[in-house]
Amino acid sequence: MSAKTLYDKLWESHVVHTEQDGGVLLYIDRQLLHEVTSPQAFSGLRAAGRKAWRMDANIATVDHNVPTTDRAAGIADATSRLQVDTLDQNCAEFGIQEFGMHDKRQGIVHVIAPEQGLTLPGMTVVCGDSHTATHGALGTLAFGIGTTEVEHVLATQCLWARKAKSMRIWVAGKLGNGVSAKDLVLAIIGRIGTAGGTGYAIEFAGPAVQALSVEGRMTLCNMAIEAGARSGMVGVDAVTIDYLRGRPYAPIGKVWDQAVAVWGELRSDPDAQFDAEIRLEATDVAPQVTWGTSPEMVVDISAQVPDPALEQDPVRRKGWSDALVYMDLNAATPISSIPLDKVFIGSCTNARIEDLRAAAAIARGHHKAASVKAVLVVPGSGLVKAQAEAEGLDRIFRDAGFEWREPGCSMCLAMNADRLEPGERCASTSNRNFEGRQGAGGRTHLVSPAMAAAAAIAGHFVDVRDWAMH
Ligand SMILES: CC(C)[C@H](C(=O)O)[C@@H](O)C(=O)O
Ligand code: SF4
Repeated sequence: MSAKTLYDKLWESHVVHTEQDGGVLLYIDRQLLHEVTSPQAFSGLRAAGRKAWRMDANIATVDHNVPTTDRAAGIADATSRLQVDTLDQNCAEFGIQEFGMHDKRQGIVHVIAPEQGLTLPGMTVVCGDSHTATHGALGTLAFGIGTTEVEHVLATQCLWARKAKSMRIWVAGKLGNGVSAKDLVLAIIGRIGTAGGTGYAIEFAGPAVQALSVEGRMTLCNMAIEAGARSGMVGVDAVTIDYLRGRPYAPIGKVWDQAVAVWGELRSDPDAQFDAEIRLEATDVAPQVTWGTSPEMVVDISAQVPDPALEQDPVRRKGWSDALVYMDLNAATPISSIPLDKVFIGSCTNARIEDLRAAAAIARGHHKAASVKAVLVVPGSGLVKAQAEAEGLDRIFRDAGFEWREPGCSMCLAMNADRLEPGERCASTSNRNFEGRQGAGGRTHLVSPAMAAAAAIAGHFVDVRDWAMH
């Protein structure tokens, strides 16, 4: 038997039917739904007189449009309210379980599914959302789909798909103190570019990846899409199993034991061949800060804003110059001198408990700079929020002048009331720094939670590895 990659194993175990042209009907074990990309899917089912084929394989929550302040007051914005109400009604009508706005298990869809044990190794996981790649951290094949496909999965629990090529990103060594999974994935994207993973399913592997917690692995896989790949994944090991034990929807008793035995096989065989291999040294990775309008426009904290004149490729040179204009930055400006107006600590990339702990460890005993207008801390779920409060992290943030909010996507993409005003500059732990992403005219710098907290306190970017001196 030939050696297989993790991707091969996950793919092959879900093939229902193969067409002559190579198109494959894949079985989908779990579909996650949120309010933005599901309304037309439900309307389509209704119009065709169809039901959801396997109700308990689907789970829904509201995240993009929910307010992060006073929820008892309801949703002020009419469009947001309609989207949230529509999901509630659709779930009630089609018999799908939903963690609604007032449920303590509500949160960002990619945070709550792993947290609940709804994402389990060996599954195929889909959602009408590009950051579905996150779930690959648990040894799943997870990818984002469009609304028509959401309807197809609701109706049949299957999906037409084509197998991608395989890429392994091997990270040797160990990340330094103060350097996180976020810095690693930004450094990877800086190296391979936002199209570097296009057409591939990426497996992250090597000692530095194995040393990460499951939450860190989720941060890595979350941003596989920003490297152009629809899925990212990490093989199952003892860390994965420990993370899942005792989660509400994880199996128990004898079934758990059987599952663990099967899950243990979910990693690439030692001699498996990949279509592309990339290798990085973890010790070379420094805290990262993006300076432009694409996640690949990223440098080390000790660097300067790059000079487009030094870029040979004319298309890239133009992209860099345009980005500098939008970001209102000059070439050769030291990254550490860039002042911030706002800071956002949240999103499906970095709003889990370990992210909040990392931010709190920096903020403890300090206060935000007077020049920073607002620092939003938005936990990824109601349970992350409760855990953070049990550990007193909310106190640390409030004492530092940070705002402690209710869970949701929030200022990651400004679909709710949390947004940047035109021209405002933000240090953000989210995953996209596109023009207008956090509000029209807003300027986004992507960083890790520790780097965001440090920037909030200093008023400009600082190297968290020097933080002990503060
Ligand atoms: C709203 C949704 C379709 C979108 C996505 O697919 O990623 C959003 O979550 C984002 O991060 O831009
Ligand atoms: S937190 Fe941001 S990236 Fe994640 S699902 Fe929400 S909007 Fe998309």
